[in-house]
Amino acid sequence: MATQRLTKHNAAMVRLGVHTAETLGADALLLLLDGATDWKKVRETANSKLTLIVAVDSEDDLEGAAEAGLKPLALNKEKAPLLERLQHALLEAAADELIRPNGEVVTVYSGFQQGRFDSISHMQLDERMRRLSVRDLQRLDSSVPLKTLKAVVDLAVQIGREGREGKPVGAMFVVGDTRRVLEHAKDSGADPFRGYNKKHRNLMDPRVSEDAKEISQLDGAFVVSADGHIERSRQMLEVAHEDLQMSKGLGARHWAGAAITRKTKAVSVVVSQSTGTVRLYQNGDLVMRIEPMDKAVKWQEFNYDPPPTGSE
Ligand SMILES: Nc1ncnc2c1ncn2[C@@H]1O[C@H](COP(=O)(O)OP(=O)(O)OP(=O)(O)O)[C@@H](O)[C@H]1O
Repeated sequence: MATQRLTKHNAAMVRLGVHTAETLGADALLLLLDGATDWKKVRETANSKLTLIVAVDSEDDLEGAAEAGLKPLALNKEKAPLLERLQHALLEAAADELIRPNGEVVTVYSGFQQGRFDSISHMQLDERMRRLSVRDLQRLDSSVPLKTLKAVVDLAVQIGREGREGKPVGAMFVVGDTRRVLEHAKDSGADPFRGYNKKHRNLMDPRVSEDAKEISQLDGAFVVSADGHIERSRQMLEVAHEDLQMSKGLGARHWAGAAITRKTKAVSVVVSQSTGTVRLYQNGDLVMRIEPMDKAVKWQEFNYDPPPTGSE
């Protein structure tokens, strides 16, 4: 388990962060840490009514944080560059409604040296940012558990935002009512997930979702069970869709994604390759649309190079 000590220096940076957030009227203070720490001591050090969000890479490192009155966030982004971790933390915080989509947040983090807070940023989230909230998903009233839907939508949003190897990538996930969905599906090529143990097909596992991102470059849809397992990948759906109302400009992937939800009780989550937009369909209708997130947070003013290491 990784740790980050709450040294005198780190504690002073936390207090500075609190002071900055209170002075500027920010929604919350976000601490981006490199591991677990003494969560109770963090709360005492901050000594403030502010919402205190603590973000680390692994769920295990967050033990005791909620009990200490902090808002824990697991990023599952080990080894990702700092900016990506920061951005992800903000998006997750907005998704959990800890900060408003157009809110302000002060972040304290280690920009230069692991384990040592050295940077404080005051960030304003763009009002165009519209992150899926759990309430949005609850409105869908689907037989698919919320936890699964959230995992699939998170993955879809990441695919739409990140693409693969510098290129935009599209994808489709058909979630729930697997048996009936498979009646309308055919392999479009060798399925890399076929034959894998169930444990290695669970989309809640970050390693599995990384594999899914790779496979999304190939043709076809993922068929996902209601409990979040990839049952098949690379599936071409064969469904008639004459009576569907669709926006102009959407092609075969979106048509098929919508049509399968008319024939079955599944929810489909479709990422457009051309725009990165994620659409959710249910009963043949578009029920939710999520724009790519990276347009939402402004990072342009935030580019910097760390100082050179060495003694010169
Ligand atoms: N019936 C289908 N079942 C599963 N996947 C499909 C189906 N039809 C198309 N696709 C996938 O969608 C890809 C893109 O198709 P197309 O460009 O027509 O879709 P689109 O809806 O315009 O989506 P995008 O915005 O991503 O381009 C195909 O290469 C294929 O991988």
